Amino acid sequence: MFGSVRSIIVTFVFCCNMIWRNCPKQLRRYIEKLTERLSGFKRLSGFLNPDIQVLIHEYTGSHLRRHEAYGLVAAYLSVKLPDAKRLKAVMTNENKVMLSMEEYENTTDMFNGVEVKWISGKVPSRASGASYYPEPEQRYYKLKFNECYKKMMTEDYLQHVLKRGREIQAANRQRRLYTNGKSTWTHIVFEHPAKFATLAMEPEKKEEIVEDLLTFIKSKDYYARIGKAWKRGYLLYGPPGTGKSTMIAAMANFLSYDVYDLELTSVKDNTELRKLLTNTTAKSIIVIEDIDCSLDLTGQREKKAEKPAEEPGKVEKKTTPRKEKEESDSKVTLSGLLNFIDGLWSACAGERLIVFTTNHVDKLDPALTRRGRMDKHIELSYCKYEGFKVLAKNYLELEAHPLFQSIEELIQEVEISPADVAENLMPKSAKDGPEQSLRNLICILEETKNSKCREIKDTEINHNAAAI
Ligand SMILES: Nc1ncnc2c1ncn2[C@@H]1O[C@H](COP(=O)(O)OP(=O)(O)OP(=O)(O)O)[C@@H](O)[C@H]1O
Ligand SMILES: [Mg+2]
Repeated sequence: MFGSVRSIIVTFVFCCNMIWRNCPKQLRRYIEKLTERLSGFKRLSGFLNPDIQVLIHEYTGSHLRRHEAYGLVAAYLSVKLPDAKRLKAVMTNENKVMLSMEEYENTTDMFNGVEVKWISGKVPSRASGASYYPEPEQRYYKLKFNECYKKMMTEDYLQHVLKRGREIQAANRQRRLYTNGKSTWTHIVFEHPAKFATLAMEPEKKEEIVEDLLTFIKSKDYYARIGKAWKRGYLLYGPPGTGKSTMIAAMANFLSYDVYDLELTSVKDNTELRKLLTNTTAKSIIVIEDIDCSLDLTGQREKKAEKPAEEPGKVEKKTTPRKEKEESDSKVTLSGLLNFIDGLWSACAGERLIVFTTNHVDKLDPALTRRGRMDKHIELSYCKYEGFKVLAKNYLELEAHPLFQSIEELIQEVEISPADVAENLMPKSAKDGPEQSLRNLICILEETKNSKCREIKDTEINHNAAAI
């Protein structure tokens, strides 16, 4: 008799389950909502619709590679811990604190009106059959949801978690400055304070660049649709000390990208160049500074004697040590570099910027500067009044001063780089106030103007003498 009662119950449950599975989704949701109100019925609903569990382990495979999804889930949950009582806190970049759940703690999340549960857990360390070393303990996150939402949760919700987790991770992550050593990258923490707001240049030009960057980062689908790799090339050119390197730092800070400072003179050949470039991560800026000086990319080394003599009267910065570098054995060629930028890079997922800088744009090979290769050419030029005002605000916290007028008149007549303006605005002694700094600048501007006048007069005299 007991056996027949049991088989009736089993048949009943089986039939209920079949009916439940085959009834329309809308009706199921309606019943679900109803069941939430009636907690007793909820149990029955749970009985009919068992929970599904998805485990996301910290490591994958036999080589114990860290599973990216685990980190992304941790980042996602760090801002979704309404129910968890036992939390762990770790320091991230910029003194932020990231929270996570302690082991065997749980929390809930809502997606499209459906509640899911996240539980953190740990598989203890255990002896491994094949290996001498025991398998280390393995943490995991367990996602639990009702079976009827399986499709929505495994497809839409998990995608949403990974995407949001990646965004949170990017915001918390310390950015890195990579430099190339012996065919590999080494990195340090990138903490340059440059911002677009503190960059001295015409406001319209600055806005245009910011707009361009914003359009680029939002254009993933567009690039995919037109079949182009998601990358953008910038060529920054202008005299020394006009802010090319500072702008790269401002770009990296604005986009929260890593910076790869590629020193071409230390790259042995095209193969090594490819290896280095394929080893860059998404969301990065690859920088090749002073491309005209570091290498003659047509295959022959640039001769120092070919460098144009500095124009007298110009306030120019001394050449950087990079430009004074001894010749190296590098066999990187222009075609090697361009082939990579145009071709292979398409295979590397994620967005990348490549930035070239030069002091002499006219000396570059046309193959490098033609439109379509370097998408945007940005000229950084001598400091004008608008630029001076930005620097005065940064360095002296001054937005207006009676001496500004003289500076406005003088700065129109001379060629002075923002670096030199900035240098003169810095207080020279502890007693110097902002006014003294402005006077220092006026002095330099007048000196530069006078030497330029003398120079023009001398050339006129020489010209007249030659004519006579
Ligand atoms: N446009 C600018 N706005 C704000 N600061 C600037 C600007 N240009 C230069 N500076 C200041 O001058 C210093 C040198 O500038 P930077 O190294 O960016 O010049 P550069 O154009 O890269 O020069 P080079 O051609 O010699 O590499 C920076 O540290 C910064 O403080
Ligand atoms: Mg520079």
